[in-house]
Amino acid sequence: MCDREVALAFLKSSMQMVKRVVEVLMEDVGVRLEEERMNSLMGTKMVNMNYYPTCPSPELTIGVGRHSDMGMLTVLLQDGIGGLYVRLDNGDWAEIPPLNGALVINVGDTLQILSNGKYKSAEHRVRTTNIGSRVSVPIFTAPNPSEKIGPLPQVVKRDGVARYKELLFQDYMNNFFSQPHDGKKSLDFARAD
Ligand SMILES: O=C(O)CCC(=O)C(=O)O
Ligand SMILES: [Fe+2]
Repeated sequence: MCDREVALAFLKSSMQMVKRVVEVLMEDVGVRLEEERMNSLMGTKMVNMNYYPTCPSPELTIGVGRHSDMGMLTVLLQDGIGGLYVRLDNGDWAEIPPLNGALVINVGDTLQILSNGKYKSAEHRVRTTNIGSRVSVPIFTAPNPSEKIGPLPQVVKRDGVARYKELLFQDYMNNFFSQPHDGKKSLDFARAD
């Protein structure tokens, strides 16, 4: 296989896997999404290729500032260098060590909104290192821009409250990209008043 075929095969198998993971997560909150709705919720796919050069003084730089991803799930392939951290409930940062053959899966803001807060988007950041340059390849899955997102009715019924309002994903995305990363502040835009 040439590089292009390898990349396409990675994208295709990641999409199948991500869809299955979303199905399982939804089943766990008592929701079975129609095929069409599922495709609309995962209709935007984006692949980034991140390159972080070796840095002699990592403490003086920011690789990627703390943020959560805006979509449903992100599948991330990282090389062996390390530098990805996730924020724990107690506020500490834990490194996600590279494991040969493993992918990192991050919950995004949209899944937090749909699940009415049951699934929390992962706040994460990247620090550069002085041991070598690093490459990572995240695949982001997110709704179509014209898709309405909001807590799923079945979950709201069970929780007795909607913690987020309904909005167009396009508006969420515009707000997300309109300001610099600041942890999970992006979610404030969707919070119910
Ligand atoms: O490079 C990484 O490990 C993560 C990059 C990231 O968080 C992003 O592109 O959203
Ligand atoms: Fe990210």
